[in-house]
Amino acid sequence: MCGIVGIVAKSHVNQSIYDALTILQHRGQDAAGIVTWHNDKLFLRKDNGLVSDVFRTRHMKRLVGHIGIGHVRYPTAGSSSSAEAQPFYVNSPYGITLAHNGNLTNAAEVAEHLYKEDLRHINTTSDSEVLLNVFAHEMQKQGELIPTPESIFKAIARVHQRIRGGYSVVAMINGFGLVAFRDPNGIRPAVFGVREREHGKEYMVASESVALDGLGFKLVRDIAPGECIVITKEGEFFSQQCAEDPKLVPCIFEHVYFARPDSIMDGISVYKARLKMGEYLAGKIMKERPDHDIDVVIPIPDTSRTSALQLANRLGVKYREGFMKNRYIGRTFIMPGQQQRKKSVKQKLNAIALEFAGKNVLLVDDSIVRGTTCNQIIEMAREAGAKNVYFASAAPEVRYPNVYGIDMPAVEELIAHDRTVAEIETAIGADWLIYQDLEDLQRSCLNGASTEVQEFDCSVFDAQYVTGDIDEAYFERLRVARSDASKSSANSAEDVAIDLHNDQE
Ligand SMILES: O=P(O)(O)OC[C@H]1O[C@H](OP(=O)(O)OP(=O)(O)O)[C@H](O)[C@@H]1O
Ligand SMILES: NC(=O)CC[C@H](N)C(=O)O
Ligand SMILES: [Mg+2]
Repeated sequence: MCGIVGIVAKSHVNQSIYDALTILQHRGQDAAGIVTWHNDKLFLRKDNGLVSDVFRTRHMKRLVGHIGIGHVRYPTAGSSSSAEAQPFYVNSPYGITLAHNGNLTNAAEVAEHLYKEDLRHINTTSDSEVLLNVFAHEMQKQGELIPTPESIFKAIARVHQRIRGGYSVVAMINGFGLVAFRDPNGIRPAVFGVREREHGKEYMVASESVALDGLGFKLVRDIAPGECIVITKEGEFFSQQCAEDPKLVPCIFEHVYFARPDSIMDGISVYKARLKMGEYLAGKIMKERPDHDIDVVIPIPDTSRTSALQLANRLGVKYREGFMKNRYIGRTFIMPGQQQRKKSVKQKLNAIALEFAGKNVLLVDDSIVRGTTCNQIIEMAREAGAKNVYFASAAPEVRYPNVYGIDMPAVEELIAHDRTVAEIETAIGADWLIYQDLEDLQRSCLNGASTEVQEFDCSVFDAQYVTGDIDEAYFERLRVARSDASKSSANSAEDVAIDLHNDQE
């Protein structure tokens, strides 16, 4: 679930893009990159690591220009090699760079077509490089020496026809300006905003509105599904619907886990949605366990805090921060390997024994995916002296792979796969376990929000894949390519992919 940003300003954008990427760091911890444009030249710096590690002062000084794009990466395709860090660059036509959040479901077929029909070579295993080359090829076909908004819209209409999956994209065309677009189902998020400056209006596109807030940009609106927006380097704004049959079906997992609570997505406040998740979950507990003996509600930091607090309020039970989080350890779920994820839970969270000793505790998490967190946390709660450990998940059972930009590729890795709730309860070692109902999760997000959303992509819960192209054969390919076991061998690809056009010093 990468983070993307693009800015067209009246002064140098390097620091603003850096700041925006640090705000979006929760969306990707593996790699980061920025490209800027100045005087007919592009300046790129990208590498593996957190934003604060990738950009040193010397890089920042070289990233000159009033327009640029940036990316933080959480790999969902290809390898974790630095050669697959984004933005990607292609020199023809014009010189285009691109940053992508999401995952293409037909990347393999499109890559083959690009090679055989369009005579384009893809050098990495990243689906984002495929996406960039489709865009570049379709721009080339417009045959204009200087691109225009019209030629870009036509090219994006072709991009929508050729690729499938989830994608929010920001691209920069050398000498022209910024282009941003969202997939025809609006699965992945993207917003834009403006900031008034002495010399005129400045524009920013980002994955989440929280990045706009942090930089003093005012949220204008979400990019619509299938829509493309173009901002020239002079600051002229154009937009057009480029998809044939657009429909808004955003990913519900953004509200469960990915997005920051202070973001507004498609008109929905993530914070309010999470509060509601806590309320609905409390309702279910009161219905199913009216005689519960919960002494204290304890969240599993960070993401579940908001819903756990409201759940405790509704139950009328004490809310306590029983786990302290080491603020220097990142999010464990988005780490690339199971070994690392497992090790990080204990490094990251520590129990305060007095909140557990002799008590019946209800632990609340936003979701249970592989079960890495809850398994260890329940053990820690028992070691800290809890009498009974109950567990509540603010999201329903995650039973199916995600194919649109969340790295949940192999069903065997999901703890709820092929298990009943009672079996999961035993597998994680809880005294009882309760999950949110899917209808209640959807209601939590829609409740009272002024939004055009009528349905969500809930595929990890219900196996309904909105792009209509997902079958058993696709799952099998995904499993072979992306399961934890295959990923460790794929990463040896680091040695073979050429890291093109990168300021590595
Ligand atoms: O069942 P699992 O495979 O462990 O995945 C689910 C857990 O991972 C996430 O936490 P994470 O540490 O990534 O981030 P957070 O600090 O934002 O909660 C999520 O909030 C759950 O706690
Ligand atoms: N999480 C994402 O959005 C990933 C983008 C892209 N598929 C990559 O792996 O780099
Ligand atoms: Mg968590």
